[in-house]
Amino acid sequence: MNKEGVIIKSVGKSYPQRDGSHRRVLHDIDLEVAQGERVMLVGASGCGKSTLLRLIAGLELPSDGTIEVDGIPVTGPGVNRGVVFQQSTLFPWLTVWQNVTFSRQLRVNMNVDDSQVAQAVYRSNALMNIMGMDHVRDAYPNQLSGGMQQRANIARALVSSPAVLLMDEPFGALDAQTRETMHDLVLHLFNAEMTTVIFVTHDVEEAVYLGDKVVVLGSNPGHIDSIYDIPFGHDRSHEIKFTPEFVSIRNDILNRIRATTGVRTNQDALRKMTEFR
Ligand SMILES: Nc1ncnc2c1ncn2[C@@H]1O[C@H](COP(=O)(O)OP(=O)(O)OP(=O)(O)O)[C@@H](O)[C@H]1O
Repeated sequence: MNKEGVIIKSVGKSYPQRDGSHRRVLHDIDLEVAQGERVMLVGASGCGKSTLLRLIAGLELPSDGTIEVDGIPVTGPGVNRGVVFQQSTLFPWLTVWQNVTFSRQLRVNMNVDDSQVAQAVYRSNALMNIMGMDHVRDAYPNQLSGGMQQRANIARALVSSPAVLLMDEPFGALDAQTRETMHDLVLHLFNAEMTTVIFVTHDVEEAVYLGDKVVVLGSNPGHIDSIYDIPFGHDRSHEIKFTPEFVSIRNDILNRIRATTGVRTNQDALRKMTEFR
């Protein structure tokens, strides 16, 4: 039987450099994400978080190792993976409703079946409703706030019931207040849908608040440094952020990230620089 969830085995990624050499960006990544689990990827800037997410999305292929989603090897993008980026990817010439139903519409067009059409419409309506988007259904993306655009991106990614939702700093460009609203909204949504989520963020508080697990990636090349289990269950509210347990896990993770980035000073370069001060 196919194992459900995402299985990443011995994955590495190298990019060619101008001088013909290859630079290793990810090395020997082993990670299993169970069905319904929410895994947050954190780590220093440039450690390879987005690269790993792109590999799972199938937007790029690994140089080594394999990735499977529900037992199916990832060989390119596919409908079993929904992706949400920091920048909105809505089509500006389509309304919110048309954007949300777009990918579903493509599939429905391929195998026309009345019950599928009805199901797609029902699911899209339910998603729009749960995400508080009924009133912007006929609006165009440029008429929406950043938070509302991200709601539409998330709804669009979820409408085809992907096996896993991949999110790359989806709230990174939003103000703090909107981000908090989005946190509660996605928690509600993930609970309702039992969504499997892999989520890249710089914000450790966001990672601890939304995740079941927080994976810290180390750098040069990117590798799994440590994994933290988050013991708060799925029914969370902002008050937990003030509990000693939350603060302690957040600080442990922040310290761990700092430890992976220890600033290595080139003493020679420093001396030369200060000579000409
Ligand atoms: N297409 C590419 N070609 C060459 N190098 C790349 C390519 N994509 C990413 N890299 C390099 O791989 C490394 C990891 O990049 P990546 O964007 O995955 O890191 P990140 O942890 O997501 O960074 P940030 O937190 O700043 O977004 C970086 O050094 C980046 O320059």
